[in-house]
Amino acid sequence: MQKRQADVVIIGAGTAGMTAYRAATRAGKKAILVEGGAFGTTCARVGCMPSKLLIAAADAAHQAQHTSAFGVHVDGTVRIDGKQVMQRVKSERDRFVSFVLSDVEAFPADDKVVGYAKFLDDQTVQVDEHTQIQAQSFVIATGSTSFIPKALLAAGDRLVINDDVFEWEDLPQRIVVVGAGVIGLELGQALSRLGVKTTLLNRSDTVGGITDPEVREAARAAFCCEFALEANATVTATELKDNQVVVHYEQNGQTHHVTADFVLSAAGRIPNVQGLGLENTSAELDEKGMPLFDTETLQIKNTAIFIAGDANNQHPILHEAADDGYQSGMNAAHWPQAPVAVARRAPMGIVFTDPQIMKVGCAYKDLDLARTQIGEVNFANQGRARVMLKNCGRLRVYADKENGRFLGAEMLGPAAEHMAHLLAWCLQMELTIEQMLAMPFYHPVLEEGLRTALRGARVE
Ligand SMILES: Cc1cc2nc3c(=O)[nH]c(=O)nc-3n(C[C@H](O)[C@H](O)[C@H](O)COP(=O)(O)OP(=O)(O)OC[C@H]3O[C@@H](n4cnc5c(N)ncnc54)[C@H](O)[C@@H]3O)c2cc1C
Ligand SMILES: NC(=O)c1ccc[n+]([C@@H]2O[C@H](COP(=O)([O-])OP(=O)(O)OC[C@H]3O[C@@H](n4cnc5c(N)ncnc54)[C@H](O)[C@@H]3O)[C@@H](O)[C@H]2O)c1
Repeated sequence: MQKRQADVVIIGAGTAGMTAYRAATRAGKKAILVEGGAFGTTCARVGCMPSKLLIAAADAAHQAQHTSAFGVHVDGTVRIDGKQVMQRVKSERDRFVSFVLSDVEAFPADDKVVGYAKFLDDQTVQVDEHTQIQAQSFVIATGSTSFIPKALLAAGDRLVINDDVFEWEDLPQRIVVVGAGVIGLELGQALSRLGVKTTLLNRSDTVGGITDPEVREAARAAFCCEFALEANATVTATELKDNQVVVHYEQNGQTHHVTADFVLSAAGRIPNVQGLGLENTSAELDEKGMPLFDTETLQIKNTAIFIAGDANNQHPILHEAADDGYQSGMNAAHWPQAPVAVARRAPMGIVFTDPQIMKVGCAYKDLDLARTQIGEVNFANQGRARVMLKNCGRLRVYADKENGRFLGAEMLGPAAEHMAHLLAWCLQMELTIEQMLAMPFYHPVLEEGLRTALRGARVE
């Protein structure tokens, strides 16, 4: 067993871990980065980037098939070559991974240890069976893993998660996606647009994490006409039959089944904290084995251990993982100085469906409706949206009735990723609806729709 010493040990070389490593070393500390799986990050290998590559192919197919309303006719059929689609997804994905790998390559060899880390006590981790490292402080940045409902386990090798999709050589003919959250909707719609017969089952009536009932209805209406989107559908069992999977589910008291090549579990993700030996430290664990931590500084209570990125399950998206990683690395480097809170940006989330979904600031479900003024726009008749035949969706903007401050928004509609940025920037600047309306709006643009919604949220 090799015995080593460091100031800071970082467990997990994803986005949060690599950012923590850079912060700690820039602070002049000896840091060791431990990685159990493949270097390259979830984002680049099996997350943000390959999913957006698949979506880009799906959008190309969809656009090619929907030109006739403009009087533009594609004579002949639009042919989707599944092998070529997957080949581009994988080769571009590999390119993104290679950039991360060159960053990792540039870290000194002495700072990297390969293997799974486990705490022996508050000051020591053991990596596999080969290395023990003692340090002053630690950052857990171990990411998350797909949650798989028990009823899916009987599907055997017909059960897949997002990681598997991005390894496919070709597209399947039929798929059942379990979960209409962010991953299920993004991948489900993309596969459907690429010609895969798709059934999406969700145990509740939520869609893409939207909490505003009017926006949710708009989303349901938009997606239901493209693929089977079954709400309140509880998967009860799966079975293998003739090399296919049969998924049994219950919906409104009725039993149903659907047969497909694969069932994709997109039912949420769970933080990777099991197997870390946290029970050997002074950390207090909840019933799921999750350590209790300060949600602002990310310090695990009673310890010199910080928990960043998807591993802490607070804001499981990329830029938040990077922010968590930076502050955890700094806090670990400056231990035992009092840790500093992560500087949080205005909250936002984007789902890369078509139409896109976005949420900024306070979600509808968390509003005090008695003191909220709501403004909205329906994109069905919005000028520029109609011009482009993207006239589908709803934006709802929330303002504080007492002081006119912008509180948040939820939207399904065209260019939601850009609206989300505009609105998140306004939120972070603590603008009122009046100050937002004093900004320029060009003509004819989708942002005129935003102006309509803002006018409705104006407090008289
Ligand atoms: C399909 C998909 C699409 C996504 N799309 C988006 C998107 O469009 N936009 C967005 O903002 N976010 C997106 N996300 C979320 C985003 O990818 C994550 O929030 C982010 O990658 C989390 O980074 P992380 O550093 O916390 O974890 P990771 O990058 O997962 O890093 C964790 C690392 O820890 C290692 N590890 C685990 N346990 C141990 C151990 N005991 N010892 C040593 N190493 C260990 C793992 O091997 C891994 O390399 C997506 C996620 C998925 C799955
Ligand atoms: N565009 C992005 O930013 C992006 C893209 C993909 C993933 N992500 C991140 O990854 C995280 C995980 O995504 P996700 O889609 O797996 O989780 P999620 O929490 O967004 O959605 C899970 C969905 O599965 C449903 N569900 C849970 N158990 C079920 C069951 N047994 N049967 C049927 N439905 C069930 C839930 O009701 C929910 O709708 C997201 O929270 C997000 O932070 C972000």
